[in-house]
Amino acid sequence: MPLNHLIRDGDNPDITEERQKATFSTEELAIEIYGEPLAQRRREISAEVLKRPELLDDCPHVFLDRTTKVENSMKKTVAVMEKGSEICDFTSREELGHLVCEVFGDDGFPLSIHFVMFLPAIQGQADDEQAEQWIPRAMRLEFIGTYAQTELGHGTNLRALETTATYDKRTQEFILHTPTVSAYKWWPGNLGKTANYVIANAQLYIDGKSHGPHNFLVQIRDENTHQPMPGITVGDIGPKFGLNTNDNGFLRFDHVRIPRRNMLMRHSKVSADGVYSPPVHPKLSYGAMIFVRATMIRMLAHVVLKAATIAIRYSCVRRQGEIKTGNGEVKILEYQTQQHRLFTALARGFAYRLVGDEVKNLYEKIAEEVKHGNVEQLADLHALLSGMKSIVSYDSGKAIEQCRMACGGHGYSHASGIPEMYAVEIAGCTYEGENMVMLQQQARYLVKGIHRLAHGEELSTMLQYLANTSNNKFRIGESGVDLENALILALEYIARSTIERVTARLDSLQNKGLSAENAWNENAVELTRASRTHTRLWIARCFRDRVHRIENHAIRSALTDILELFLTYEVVDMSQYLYQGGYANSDQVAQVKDAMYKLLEKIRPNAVSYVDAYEVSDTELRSVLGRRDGNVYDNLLKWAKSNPLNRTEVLPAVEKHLMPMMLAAKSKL
Ligand SMILES: CCCCCCCCCC/C=C\CCCCCCCCCC(=O)SCCNC(=O)CCNC(=O)[C@H](O)C(C)(C)COP(=O)(O)OP(=O)(O)OC[C@H]1O[C@@H](n2cnc3c(N)ncnc32)[C@H](O)[C@@H]1OP(=O)(O)O
Ligand SMILES: Cc1cc2nc3c(=O)[nH]c(=O)nc-3n(C[C@H](O)[C@H](O)[C@H](O)COP(=O)(O)OP(=O)(O)OC[C@H]3O[C@@H](n4cnc5c(N)ncnc54)[C@H](O)[C@@H]3O)c2cc1C
Repeated sequence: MPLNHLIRDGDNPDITEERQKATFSTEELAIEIYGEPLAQRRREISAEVLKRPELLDDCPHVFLDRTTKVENSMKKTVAVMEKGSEICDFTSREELGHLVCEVFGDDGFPLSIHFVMFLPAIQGQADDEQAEQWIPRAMRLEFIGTYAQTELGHGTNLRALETTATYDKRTQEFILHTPTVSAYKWWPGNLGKTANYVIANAQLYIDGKSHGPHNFLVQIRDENTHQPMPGITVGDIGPKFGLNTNDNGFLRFDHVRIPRRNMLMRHSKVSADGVYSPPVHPKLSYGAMIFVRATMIRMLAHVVLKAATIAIRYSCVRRQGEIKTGNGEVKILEYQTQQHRLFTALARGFAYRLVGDEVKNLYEKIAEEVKHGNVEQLADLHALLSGMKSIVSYDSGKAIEQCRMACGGHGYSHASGIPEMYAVEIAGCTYEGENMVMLQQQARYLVKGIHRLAHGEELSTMLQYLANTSNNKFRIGESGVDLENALILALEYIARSTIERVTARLDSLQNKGLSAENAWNENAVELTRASRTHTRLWIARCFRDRVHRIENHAIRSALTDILELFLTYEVVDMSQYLYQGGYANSDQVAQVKDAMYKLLEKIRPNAVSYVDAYEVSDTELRSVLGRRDGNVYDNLLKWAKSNPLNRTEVLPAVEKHLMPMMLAAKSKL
């Protein structure tokens, strides 16, 4: 009885052979990842989608122009909303999220910002009466909302946003206004053509005094005609690197009046007579960003695991070159370089996915406390998420790009599905806070940690390793120290020494008279490095703890291989830091590399089963190379033939332009 539940007739024998080698049950690993009963529900949802043509694409969407893509996604949205409750439980974010992934892939769900930012912003920042007024209507989709914060001139520096919301005591209204071109709202997803309401982030003015950015609910399109409301100019910002089914938009307010109660008032309030009550924490109006930063980790991991699924399956059906002359062409996955590229991507995907669950749980716990006015842990959460969104978006992007290159020429084709995945994923380096900026947000917290330690103050759990100065020698290979522990301690050393070094430099420059701001900017690159090392340590520890909690022995053992590969790769990648301060020597680093290469060999027989267990359906994958059945070549040919350019043998454009040129050239002979 094969352990891999995906073995079926008609599959490419090269991929069936892979599935027969599995040392664990893919079904049990799927349950470990998704939990019961979600693992089963996901399969049922995938099977139901296949039975409903209105939820499926008529042709690969990369062949479509932008207007048709947008129309298709809107049509499918209606089908999901009308029939989706027959397929999945709409109250389950996981089930609905899975249905959305099946139907839309990565590129464009017209309600994504409605669900991912608009609703969470109301849930976290509206008072009870406002929530009662807005949430049921938004959930029923009587209107569609988005989150309009970024402006043409400013996205990062929120304190400099120019849109104003001026309170008029006489009418008890706010007047929303866009004073300059650079104050146009720019980028919000689904703003261009879809949304009728926005949560607009604007500088609050009362009696000429500014109180900083606050959030306001503003209607921008009529609920019946969808025409822009008076005073509103709105449109789509044009094609982008990716996410082209999404209508990211621009928006201008021309003295638009909204009722006083349209300011979100759970945390900050303005009374009818214009008295302002500040929030318990000045950054509570940034809550929707915190939510997305927490949620996006799993979304980004999902894209890495999809790319790894494609590249690993393809590498088992693609044969090219011989390892031993005369023994025949091998599957390209036999090459160590291929394994190194792909299994490290796989390991990052699993690490980020499982750690993403922990981040989500931590977020939910702290968000609940914040909702009740307890902001004690907000700084810890903000620092952690700032680092996590940066590391996971960037390192996932690198992993996806490796998966694409590992597919050779076919990886560059949209038939692989990977170019679009990369384009969507890599946007995560920019949205929700540009990575360099967010790494520096976390660095502030780390530097403060070193200062607190110097003053004998208590450190948060996340930073306690900074006090472990006795960890000053690499313990790999020592008796009583297993590989995992030695590697985690090495990562602790890397993070601690990097943070200590940059803090010492900052302090010394300031002691020499440099201003704090200038000293900071002179160390900004090193500060981002410190932040990276800290976050990579946090991920490693959290991944290890998650794997250690697994009760099923075979699954724990399978994920231990992935964990150890992840740890060895991280240590090798940052090994230059180990030499500083004499923590390790080159022989010890070579030992880590050897361990890593052994792990590649160990993982090799299970490679297809790991990605099978992540269970992304062919519908969602939208990849000819990554097909579950491994029948790649016939389907590549079919895919190319279905390309609209091949509808006619001779293109009208060739007849019109090239043929006359060639005929004219001949007539000159
Ligand atoms: C039923 C539901 C079904 C759902 C199904 C849905 C399925 C969906 C599938 C969808 C598929 C695909 C979707 C694709 C999704 C794409 C989503 C894209 C969304 C993108 C949205 C956006 O980008 S919104 C805009 C985001 N903008 C930013 O992030 C701006 C970045 N800038 C900032 O955050 C800040 O300005 C700053 C942090 C950089 C600086 O702020 P500021 O100048 O105000 O502060 P200081 O630097 O002076 O810091 C002062 C102190 O404040 C601390 N601080 C800062 N921010 C915070 C915070 N947020 N929380 C807590 N504390 C904070 C800072 O640390 C300083 O502290 P001290 O050092 O102690 O002084
Ligand atoms: C796909 C996508 C979807 C988006 N969706 C939304 C949305 O729904 N709603 C919304 O409101 N916004 C949205 N945005 C906007 C997004 O949040 C911003 O683009 C992002 O926050 C970066 O801000 P910026 O564009 O102003 O970049 P800039 O701040 O101009 O960054 C440019 C460069 O300057 C550097 N830089 C800037 N400030 C500093 C600093 N203090 N220190 C060091 N370096 C600095 C950056 O590191 C970067 O290298 C979206 C963007 C994208 C790409």
